[in-house]
Amino acid sequence: MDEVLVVKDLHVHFVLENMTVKAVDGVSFHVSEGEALALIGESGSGKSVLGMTILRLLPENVRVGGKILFNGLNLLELPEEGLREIRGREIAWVPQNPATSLNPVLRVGIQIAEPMEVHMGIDRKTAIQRVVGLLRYFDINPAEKRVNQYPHQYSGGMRQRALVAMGTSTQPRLIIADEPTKGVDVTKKVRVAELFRKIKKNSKPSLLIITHDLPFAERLADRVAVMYCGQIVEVCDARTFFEEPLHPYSKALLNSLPSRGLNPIKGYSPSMVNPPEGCRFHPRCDHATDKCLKEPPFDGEVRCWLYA
Ligand SMILES: Nc1ncnc2c1ncn2[C@@H]1O[C@H](COP(=O)(O)OP(=O)(O)OP(=O)(O)O)[C@@H](O)[C@H]1O
Ligand code: NI
Repeated sequence: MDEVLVVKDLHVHFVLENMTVKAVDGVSFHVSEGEALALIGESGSGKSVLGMTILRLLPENVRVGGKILFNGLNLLELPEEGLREIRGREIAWVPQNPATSLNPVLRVGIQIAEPMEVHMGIDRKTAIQRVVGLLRYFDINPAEKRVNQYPHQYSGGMRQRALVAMGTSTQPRLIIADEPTKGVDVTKKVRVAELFRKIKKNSKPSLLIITHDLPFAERLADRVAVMYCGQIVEVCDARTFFEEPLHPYSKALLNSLPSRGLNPIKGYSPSMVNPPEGCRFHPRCDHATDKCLKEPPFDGEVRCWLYA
């Protein structure tokens, strides 16, 4: 299968006055055509920063190293103008927070229509007609009425779906969604997953889904990449991950699920300024040996000395 997105040895460091936050520290992975990859891991592990780096949505004080190839094109070397073309048209970003990502004083229909007008050269009237179809597709009904309403007239779930509609209206080849189930109540989460499955089935984009919602990842993902302290510690197909993950951190993450006993992971998330020596997970790992304390494990499918 063709690899739509290839990330190679990516480093994203925030340089602050007296310290450097190594938010992403040597990450490599790929997403194939039509595939959904879930990027999971605890809060603060660097998932959003990784996603934002792909679209260069980061502040000035950032240092980025490595490569991000989109259909072979290194996005990190692309001039801003070229990137603007790709952003919104070929790569969509579905942001984390519907409350702040929709403009409260603009009708939702116009906001969803805009990327189609800007990137596809479609006129306003035609775009709005398409939006009505999209609203129906995303179950925002009655669509003819909803298209003229403002965000505050939508329920939370509808706003969430409107954001997905906005991000995907131009039929992008890659969709990066940051925590699409955040703040969505349990019953509606299933619906968000169904929505993404529908998009996946119909327009076959590649999906990079950033989430710490493991049941959501299980419903949607073909493969899973587990992030810990700025690094990917395990990449495998979704079924393997949910049935027999290898990395001790992956196992601990699964065991912390309510459906699997709600066992919290012992200890704390490590510092990204001074990460632990050796394996970054060793202070919390029951299997840590002397070697794990001193030498970082290789960056392979499983970043762990148990499987070296
Ligand atoms: N602009 C910034 N300047 C300095 N540090 C930052 C900046 N943005 C993010 N960070 C740091 O980068 C680290 C990774 O943050 P990130 O938001 O990617 O985590 P995450 O895995 O997405 O967490 P969550 O699941 O809570 O969204 C955090 O330690 C955060 O404090
Ligand atoms: Ni995040």
